[in-house]
Amino acid sequence: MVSQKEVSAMKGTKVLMVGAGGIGCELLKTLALSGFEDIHIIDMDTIEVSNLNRQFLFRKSHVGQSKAKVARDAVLRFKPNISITPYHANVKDNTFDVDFYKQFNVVLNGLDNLDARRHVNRLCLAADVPLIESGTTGFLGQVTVHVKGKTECYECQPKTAPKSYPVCTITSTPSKFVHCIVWAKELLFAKLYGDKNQDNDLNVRSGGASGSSDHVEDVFERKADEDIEQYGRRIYDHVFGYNIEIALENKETWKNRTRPRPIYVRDVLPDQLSQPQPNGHVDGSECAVGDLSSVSAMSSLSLKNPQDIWSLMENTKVFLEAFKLFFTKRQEDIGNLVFDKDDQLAVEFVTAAANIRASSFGIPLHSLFEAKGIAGNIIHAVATTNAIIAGLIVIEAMKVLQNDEKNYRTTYCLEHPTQNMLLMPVEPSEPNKACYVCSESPLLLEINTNRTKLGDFVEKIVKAKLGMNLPIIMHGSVLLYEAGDDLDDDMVAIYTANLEKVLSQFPTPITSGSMLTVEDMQQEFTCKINIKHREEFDEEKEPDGMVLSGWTQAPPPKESNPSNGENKANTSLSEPLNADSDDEVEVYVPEPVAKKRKHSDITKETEEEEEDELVVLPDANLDFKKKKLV
Ligand SMILES: Nc1ncnc2c1ncn2[C@@H]1O[C@H](COP(=O)(O)OP(=O)(O)OP(=O)(O)O)[C@@H](O)[C@H]1O
Ligand SMILES: [Zn+2]
Repeated sequence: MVSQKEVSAMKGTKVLMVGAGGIGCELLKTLALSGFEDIHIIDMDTIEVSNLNRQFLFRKSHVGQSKAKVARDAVLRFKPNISITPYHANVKDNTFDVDFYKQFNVVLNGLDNLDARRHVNRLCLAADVPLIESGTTGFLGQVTVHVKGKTECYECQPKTAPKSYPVCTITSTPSKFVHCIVWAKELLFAKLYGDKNQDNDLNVRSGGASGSSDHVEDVFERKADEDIEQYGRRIYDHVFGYNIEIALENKETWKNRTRPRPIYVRDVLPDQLSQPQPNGHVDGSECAVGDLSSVSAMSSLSLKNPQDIWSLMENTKVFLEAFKLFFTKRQEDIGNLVFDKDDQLAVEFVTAAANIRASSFGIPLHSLFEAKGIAGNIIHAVATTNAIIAGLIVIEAMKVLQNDEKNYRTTYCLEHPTQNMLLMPVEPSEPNKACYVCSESPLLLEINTNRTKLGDFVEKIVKAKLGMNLPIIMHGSVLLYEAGDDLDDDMVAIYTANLEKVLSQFPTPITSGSMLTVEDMQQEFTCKINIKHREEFDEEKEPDGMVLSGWTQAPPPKESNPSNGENKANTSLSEPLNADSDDEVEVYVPEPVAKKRKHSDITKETEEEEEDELVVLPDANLDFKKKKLV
């Protein structure tokens, strides 16, 4: 029951919702039915078929239309007298500046990525508007309240790094199917269809070119006299045959491991089968432009069930057919492709390549459905969790609107009841005094100032780590760099030249003890970075060649104090989720915040392997964190 006080809190209130996906659809419906009358929604996406199973405001006929607009229309049909303003746009667009945020009483996030969440967090801090964050993954979910100066901000706790694997496991010694998937999508797929100039750990030398010649032939390049079929078979033989033979030469590696088996096309496909057998779509003539599902090796080969585990022969056929289709029907994409789990042909190729590699290494093969899940870091979504989380967001929004500070709660939705509770409310933490975002605490950057260019600092730290869009970089009162569309040509030339300069070679050198000020005008966010020169970095563990720190964890939060009055002080989650929902029956868990709570009786499943750094499952900022309650 909504009390009179709550009704008046909602009247005249202006709410901004960001994200109209799995959580967003539920949230918009709940807001409207709870009595909110002025709701603005930002979502940059259009509706996909895969959204329909849980984003219940959308129907098949809406596929391709703006999520924000269709969600608005759907809700207005059952709640016609309220105002819903949709924006089909990226929340990072310049139009959504601090003044835009200032018109709202509260902002509610139903997003699926760290980047957008950080951006909204900063704008809410700058505009001094409360933010309610949310996330779900399968049965797990959480809602957190961020009120400037009162509770921690979204960035008060460092986020854990995405799951990564050592390069050598991926390139040479896979032992699990996921290693084969990472190899297939990060190395092989990226090499064949992505940016040719990227660093790649695939062996690109062919047998003939491995001599002393300075010129290294890249076997992944198509030869002038080669047709697509020959090209595909040559790549197959190179990566599954020749490269494995080369790897086997290193006897040390295989002393305590099962030796992989080189696989060549001729061993798998009898001659008459080595040509694909077209069927239906193979000439691509009826493919709709831009429809990623219309070009499919599976349909060419009459493979229907994505749950089937293909034989080595079938995987080989899918590999060669998908390869051919990319080069005949998707030429315009080649050179720019990044693996996308919604790209049918990409999933088929990666599944087949991972399975052939798995076969070589004696690892069990998987179906396309399973491979897609692993490649896309997919955890199946539970629509009910989204509904519960949306309800909790509205409950917290009402408290925030009434300034009911002492009752703000971070609430976790659990997978198994603990002490008979599936919803676990705990008091929010206070702002972290070491937070570089809300407390403006300086960061420390260890960097080789005699080797690193300003441009590397901008890309790897300012943009990638600090999530700034339009940075300005100052050293004392000297302006070193500024991004923006409104700069005159002279300034652009100076800044471009500066990006190429090594830090210690600026007229006022940047070296140990220097402090840089980095500012993002759009986010109205400034941060200070103390520089410490360091000569060497571990290439495997510190691949950026720089280490950013000084952003430490906050002291343990207050004892948990569930709002239902029971004493649950000894029950809490060790790590909240900061989940991303995603796709079909899918939800992502990204970047959980590391947070320690007293008396934790939650055991976290230990990762099976201690693995240090490298090839990152990138789709990510996503991190599978399974939690088990005992
Ligand atoms: N920068 C952004 N600006 C605006 N909307 C965003 C931004 N980033 C993410 N979103 C929106 O947040 C929503 C998150 O919803 P959800 O997690 O259910 O994913 P989804 O995109 O609907 O599913 P899938 O990724 O599987 O297609 C999406 O609708 C997405 O468009
Ligand atoms: Zn903070």
